[in-house]
Amino acid sequence: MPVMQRLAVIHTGGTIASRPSPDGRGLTPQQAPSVPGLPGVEVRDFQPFTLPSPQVTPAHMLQLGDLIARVAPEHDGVVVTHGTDTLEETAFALHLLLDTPAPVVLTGSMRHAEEVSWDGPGNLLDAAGVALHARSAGRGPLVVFGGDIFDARTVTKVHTTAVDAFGGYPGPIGRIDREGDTAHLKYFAGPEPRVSYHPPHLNARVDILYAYAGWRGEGYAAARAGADGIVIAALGTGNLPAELLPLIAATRQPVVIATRTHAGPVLPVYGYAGGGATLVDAGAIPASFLNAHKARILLLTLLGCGLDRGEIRRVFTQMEF
Ligand SMILES: NC(=O)C[C@H](N)C(=O)O
Repeated sequence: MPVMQRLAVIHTGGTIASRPSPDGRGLTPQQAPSVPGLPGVEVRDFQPFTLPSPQVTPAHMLQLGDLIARVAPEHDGVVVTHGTDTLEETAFALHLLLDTPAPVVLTGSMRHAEEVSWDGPGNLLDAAGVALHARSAGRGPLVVFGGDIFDARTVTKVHTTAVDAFGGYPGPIGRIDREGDTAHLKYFAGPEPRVSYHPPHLNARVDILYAYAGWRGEGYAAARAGADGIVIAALGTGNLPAELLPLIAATRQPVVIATRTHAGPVLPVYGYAGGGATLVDAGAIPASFLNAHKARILLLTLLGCGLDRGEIRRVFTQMEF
């Protein structure tokens, strides 16, 4: 008798679980999708919550991480279905939280089950194929969409409606394609050593501010007064208007500088007032390659672990994530 592989499928909602609501008021998550037939695979379903992903919070991410850590040892792979809007935040939170050897793969859909272009079954099948593949182990949680396999640190939603909704610099780390019943899976590089974190909570308040031409720091005072940390989606390599420099210098909480540009690192290059080098001299922490909302997830995690500003700076600058 061939040995059955065991797959856990954790449903959390999103368009992949949505249909038009009976009151005609638009799509709502209603029913978890079933995984298309997988010969030789025993599927166990879990449904910790059913939410549109704009309603998913860091507390849900922690809950999901705990559930995966519990079920992963009894399975060969784990698939998580999730709404696409905040999928990358959950994927990155799980990347930070989990050290399970079983592959964990997130997916979703852009079209719902009653549309002719329903992309749920294909994405689920691909995600299952990736999660059950030996070469997927040790890579941290992955995102599979449209056959592309993405690293949780770099994947981002790049289109509001297209079926190929995910991308992100420098692009997919692998690809799954089907030829009849055979899946072809290819990774373009090997796994790397990983660091994981075990925060007791993700309850800190971290605000994100978005920089623009002519910003004089509107909104900054409120963030400084109420937040445990601030992330700024800054300009280019991490620069800001000059007015922000004294505000950042006077802030005792960690201030992380990400970029609103869609690719590339934050680097302290410029020495004019508000240039990245002056912000770092004033105590700001460059976010490396993380976008602002992922930098926020990392900051929440590190604050939850009780790290101080110096330790937080080290994690971001040494890329211990
Ligand atoms: N395609 C989707 O899943 C979008 C949906 N608004 C969600 O994130 O829940």
